[in-house]
Amino acid sequence: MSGKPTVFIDGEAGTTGLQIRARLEGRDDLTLVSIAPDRRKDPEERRRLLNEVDVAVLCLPDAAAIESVSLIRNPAVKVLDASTAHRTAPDWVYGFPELLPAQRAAVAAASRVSNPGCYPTGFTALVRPLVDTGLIAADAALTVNAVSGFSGGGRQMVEDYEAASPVGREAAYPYGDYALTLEHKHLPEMAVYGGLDQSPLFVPAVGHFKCGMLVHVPLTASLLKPGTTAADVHAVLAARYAGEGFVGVAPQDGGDLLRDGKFLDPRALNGTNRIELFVFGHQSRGQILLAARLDNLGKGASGAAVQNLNLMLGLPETAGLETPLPLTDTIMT
Ligand SMILES: NC(=O)C1=CN([C@@H]2O[C@H](COP(=O)(O)OP(=O)(O)OC[C@H]3O[C@@H](n4cnc5c(N)ncnc54)[C@H](OP(=O)(O)O)[C@@H]3O)[C@@H](O)[C@H]2O)C=CC1
Ligand SMILES: CC(=O)N[C@@H](CCC(=O)OP(=O)(O)O)C(=O)O
Repeated sequence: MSGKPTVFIDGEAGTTGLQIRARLEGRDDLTLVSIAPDRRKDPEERRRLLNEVDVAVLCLPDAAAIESVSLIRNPAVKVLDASTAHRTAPDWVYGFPELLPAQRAAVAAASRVSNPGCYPTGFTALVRPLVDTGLIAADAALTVNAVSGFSGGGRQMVEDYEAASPVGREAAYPYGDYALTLEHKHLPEMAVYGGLDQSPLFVPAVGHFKCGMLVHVPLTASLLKPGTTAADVHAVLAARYAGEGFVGVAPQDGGDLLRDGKFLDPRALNGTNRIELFVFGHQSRGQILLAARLDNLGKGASGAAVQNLNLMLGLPETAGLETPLPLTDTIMT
């Protein structure tokens, strides 16, 4: 690579693409290559740009992401795909540098990196260290309950929710569960990178706020190695993520990270690339609740993409991520 590395975001006008752009604009260690707005779906123009940059970042629906990869003929082009299309493909590296001890180096060396899903980021961060240390068995039948801001549904859902006024939005779109067929596109990566033999039972929900996410994994005693306490679980997570700038393990039972000492606010990390992990417990019943908090468009999408891009380009991992994006109403409400 000579000179500044070049980056093209295919899908830069979408929800995830726009935020990656916002995080890269103004950086002087790389050059962003843009497509003319009226040609953004023109395969020939996309082919030209996809083949001339150092890294192509795909922020597209799955089918379009697969098409983009097929358009790339230049073997020097690296690809970072934010879609679900390649997350469990064997020849792609999963872009969660903190998840496993060797993952950061694998991302840095890869030419094909898949950016993790927002819900799986929370789930795997909580569960994988516990499976690796034997506190949860690989064949455990886990449950995940989660809530996302409506930006998780992409441009269409954002437009639907924002057509209602902030006051009317809550009435038009009350909090609601979905994926009630118990199928969801994130199940394969949850199982594979959670280190599990089977998919968890996953019940996601959408709130009437734009960004922010909570992912909950309740653990009854039967799901844990006998005698495991909340303190044991907390110690494993704290040890695994010690020294990680973007992954924080909250004090046991939440400490002052709970609003008013009792509420876990899904929006608290909005605009950042951080994820916080929580362990709550009831000792005599042996019950534990794991929770992860992140910005679904931050560590759940565009923040993680910028972190992976930095690694793929050999740039400082935190570049462009040191300060939160401004908390305008487009991010918070
Ligand atoms: N939103 C989130 O929280 C997260 C999203 N992702 C993933 O990122 C990807 C993008 O999602 P998101 O940003 O939310 O989706 P959006 O719908 O907001 O954006 C997708 C963009 O791709 C454009 N597009 C669609 N088809 C083509 C095509 N054939 N060629 C060029 N551009 C095309 C769309 O244009 P138009 O709108 O005009 O059709 C739109 O601008 C998805 O795969 C999603 O799974 C990943 C993590 C989290
Ligand atoms: C609220 C909502 O609809 N969320 C989306 C997930 C967000 C997303 O697009 O997921 P990826 O991270 O895999 O791209 C969904 O459940 O399908």
